[in-house]
Amino acid sequence: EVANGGHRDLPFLLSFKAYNPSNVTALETWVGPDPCSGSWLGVRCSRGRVAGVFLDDASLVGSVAPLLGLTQIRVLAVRRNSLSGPLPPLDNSTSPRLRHLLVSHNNLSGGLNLSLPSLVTLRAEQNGFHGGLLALRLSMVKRFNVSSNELVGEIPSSLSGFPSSSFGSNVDLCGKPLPRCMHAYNAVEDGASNATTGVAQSPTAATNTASGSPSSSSNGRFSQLGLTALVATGIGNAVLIAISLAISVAMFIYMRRKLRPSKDDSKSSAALCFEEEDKIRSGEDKCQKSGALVCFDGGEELRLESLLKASAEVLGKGVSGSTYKAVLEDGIVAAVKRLSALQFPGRSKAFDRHMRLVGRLRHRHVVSLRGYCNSNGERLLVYDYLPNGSLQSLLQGNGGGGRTRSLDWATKKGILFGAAQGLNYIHTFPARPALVHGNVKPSNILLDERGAACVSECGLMRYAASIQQSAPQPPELFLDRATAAVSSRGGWRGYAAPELTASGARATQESDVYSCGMVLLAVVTAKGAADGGEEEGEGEETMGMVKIGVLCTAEAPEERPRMAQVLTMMSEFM
Ligand SMILES: Nc1ncnc2c1ncn2[C@@H]1O[C@H](COP(=O)(O)OP(=O)(O)OP(=O)(O)O)[C@@H](O)[C@H]1O
Repeated sequence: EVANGGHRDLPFLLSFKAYNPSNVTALETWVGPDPCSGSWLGVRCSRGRVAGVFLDDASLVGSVAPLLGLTQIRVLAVRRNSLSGPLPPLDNSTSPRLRHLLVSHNNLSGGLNLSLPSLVTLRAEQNGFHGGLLALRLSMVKRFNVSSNELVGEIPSSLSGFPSSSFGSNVDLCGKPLPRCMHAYNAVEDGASNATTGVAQSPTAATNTASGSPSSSSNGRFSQLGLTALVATGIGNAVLIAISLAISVAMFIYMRRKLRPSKDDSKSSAALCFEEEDKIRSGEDKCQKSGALVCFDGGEELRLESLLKASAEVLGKGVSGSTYKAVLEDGIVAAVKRLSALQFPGRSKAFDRHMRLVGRLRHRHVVSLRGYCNSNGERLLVYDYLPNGSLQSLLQGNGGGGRTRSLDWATKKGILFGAAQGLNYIHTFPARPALVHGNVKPSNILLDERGAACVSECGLMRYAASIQQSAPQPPELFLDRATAAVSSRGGWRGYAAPELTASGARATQESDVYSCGMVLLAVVTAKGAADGGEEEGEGEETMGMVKIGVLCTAEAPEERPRMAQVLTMMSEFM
């Protein structure tokens, strides 16, 4: 961590500090040559490098850019400050490890030019960002909010699965989930914003233009409404800043007392995630003894105490435990599975090893495990919360999240192909022994913000005391074409492979393929939106898919295809 006689991260931190007046309480502690000494408030380190800066509500001013020069940073949380200036363009070369960028409620401006495929959280609301969203490349982002900025143009389809509250109160954003773009035009390039062409106007702006309103500027960029909103936001911000400054001062006096590190004061729990990760890597296993939350990539901001304090809503109970939707501080939402003590008694090193392996799985079609806790008989697994329900709820006719989603043929294929890709990723993940899911069924196939299917709960059942594989489901799921295939092969067995009924039998990749085949048959033959009128080519494709399902559900495990082959066969219909 030391280069040319100094800590490598020191210049960036000091340059950030230099923007601020000397009386900013948090930064008063930023003295000495080693930011990882433990005495720098808000700085978290991993392996001797700065991995997180947590300075929410710290009365900060100046540019945030120096902090984004920290090449090993994973979490930057500087919400509710008075930072200004633009965010520098970020990509994998500048910020390879950045997972959470939380800069909301500041005075930041300029364009959003972020190409970070591994970013999990972007909270940029309540700033002055302008330009379009087309320079955002965030393929893995799970938490996203750019509301209350000055953004314009069309919302890219990659982000259209987020709710309208993620985009609201901007100058001129349009397209799903906001109202449709009415009129395409070429935005005038804004040097600071990197705005791109091909953006469009909202219905409001289009009306102004059509009526020849004097407020409609020649390039159509800002509607009068937008300008009024800007002025109002400016005044509002000034009042808010004054109030928040007063509150921040009071809070910081309190926080300093509470958080100032001392020799006997164990470090703030926010630090746990980084520390625990270091211990895991170095082979120590102290996390069990300390009862801490073990955090994985993208879960760095999780804290056990906020998890325990979170408001929780039961999502459902299965044989392995109960799953809750937990709303943490700052509105972060997670799905927390509390494993049944009956089914998962005692501590098991093998279970811990497995969880750490599962914590490394990162794929568009696999639900990410962000952390877990295994202490004092309590086992909590923290997953990304997927708001659109499960395949099970779709098959039962409700779309999850209070929404209805039609099961047309394209949707069915998309879900099956996505789930198959997720399962193939699990099967081919470099691990010894190779990973097995062990409980592929519709309630373990969830739908993310964008409606993509994601496989959940990899390998959990293997560690359960006495759970029989998936309980049988109502046979009416299997209709018409597949009924014959299923019943002629020995009757209904739910989603589990026949060989698993033998006592002591263990799930294998072959039994996963069987379950995948059963899911495929269930989906293909489920009643859908297109019933009563098939789409072109659907009949042929349906038969093709049924054939794949029948191959996967071969009685003898060795006759079943590998997941990679299933994918190749399916891709013919995609
Ligand atoms: N990450 C998640 N995001 C949103 N909903 C979830 C998540 N994980 C599980 N759920 C939902 O919570 C409910 C309960 O899930 P849980 O996994 O506890 O039980 P199950 O899948 O029905 O049974 P099992 O114990 O066999 O896994 C299901 O409806 C599931 O769709």
